Amino acid sequence: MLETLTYIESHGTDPYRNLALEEFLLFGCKEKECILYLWQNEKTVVIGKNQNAWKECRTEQLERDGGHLARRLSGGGAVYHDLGNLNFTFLVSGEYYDVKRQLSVIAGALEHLGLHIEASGRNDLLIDGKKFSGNAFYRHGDHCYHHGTIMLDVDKEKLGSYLTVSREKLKSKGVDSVRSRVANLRTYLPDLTIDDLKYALRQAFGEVYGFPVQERKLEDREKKEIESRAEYFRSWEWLYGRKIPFQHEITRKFPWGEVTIRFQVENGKIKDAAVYSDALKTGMIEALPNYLNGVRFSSRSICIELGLYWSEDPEEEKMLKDLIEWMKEEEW
Ligand SMILES: Nc1ncnc2c1ncn2[C@@H]1O[C@H](COP(=O)(O)OC(=O)CCCC[C@@H]2CCSS2)[C@@H](O)[C@H]1O
Repeated sequence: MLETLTYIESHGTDPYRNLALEEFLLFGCKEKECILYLWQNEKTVVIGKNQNAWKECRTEQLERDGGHLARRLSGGGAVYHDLGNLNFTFLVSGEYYDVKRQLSVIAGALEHLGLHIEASGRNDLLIDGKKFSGNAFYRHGDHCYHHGTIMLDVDKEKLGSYLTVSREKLKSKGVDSVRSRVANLRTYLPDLTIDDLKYALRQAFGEVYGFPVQERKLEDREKKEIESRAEYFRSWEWLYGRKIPFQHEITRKFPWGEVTIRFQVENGKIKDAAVYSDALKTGMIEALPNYLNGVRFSSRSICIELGLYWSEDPEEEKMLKDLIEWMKEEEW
């Protein structure tokens, strides 16, 4: 029998810290304890553990707008969070892990608020046939979690724009997201607030499991530990540098000829760049792969790298300038 029900909220909106807190709770969860953790992220795209960041998210645009890219431990697809979205996580040992029961907390809370929802065949929760919650799962030894989103009042335009990437020429291993029609709960209950939702979830948690819920607050010592883990979630290596090899091809016509570059990317860096061109001047084109190999796969990094080179030949110097301008227009 479970003995403890713990409720904890995050009071910050930094996605990396919130993911670190989630991991901290996972490993600290006792054998007969079930934790309900509620949290919100400011403007963030959260991709699954095995996803390709460039394929799933317009990372450049997101970062330019002051948003964040985050990668979680669980699998599945890419979702968008802002302060109109509430995340829940159930953390529990394998013995008491029960997705149906966990979902009945969400359904019960929303039922109390006057909303009827249903589970889809996949990992989504639907209202009126539209998705308002995406769920994902993680297990490490006997430590398990089940987490999901709840869209209350998410900016759907931004959601669509950050998650819509046209990369026909990006061939990648890794998991693809499954696009759905989404809905905000506020469409159905215009006065609903995040606080209402939190309250209802906490109540339903106690009701479904059948005993009182204890609220937990973090100690300063714990916050320090979480902060150091947050650095890992924030790191380039975790976000971009994971071993998901892929190939990306781009082409552009210039007055002096057409250029195609095929990048082979591994661990987030260009492992091999093949450059094809019908330009008459071939020197710089032939040298390009050497310039690019080993550089981080980011159009901005390539700009910086190309900016280091020059040519005595004015025509080649012009070609280099054009290539740099091209990279400035690319967004990856
Ligand atoms: N916030 C949010 N909530 C629900 N659905 C969303 C959201 N953002 C985008 N989407 C839709 O889901 C698909 C991707 O669906 P797909 O099924 O591919 O992925 C998921 O659902 C993953 C859920 C992860 C939940 C974690 C909980 C805490 S941290 S993130 C996307 O293309 C949109 O159509």
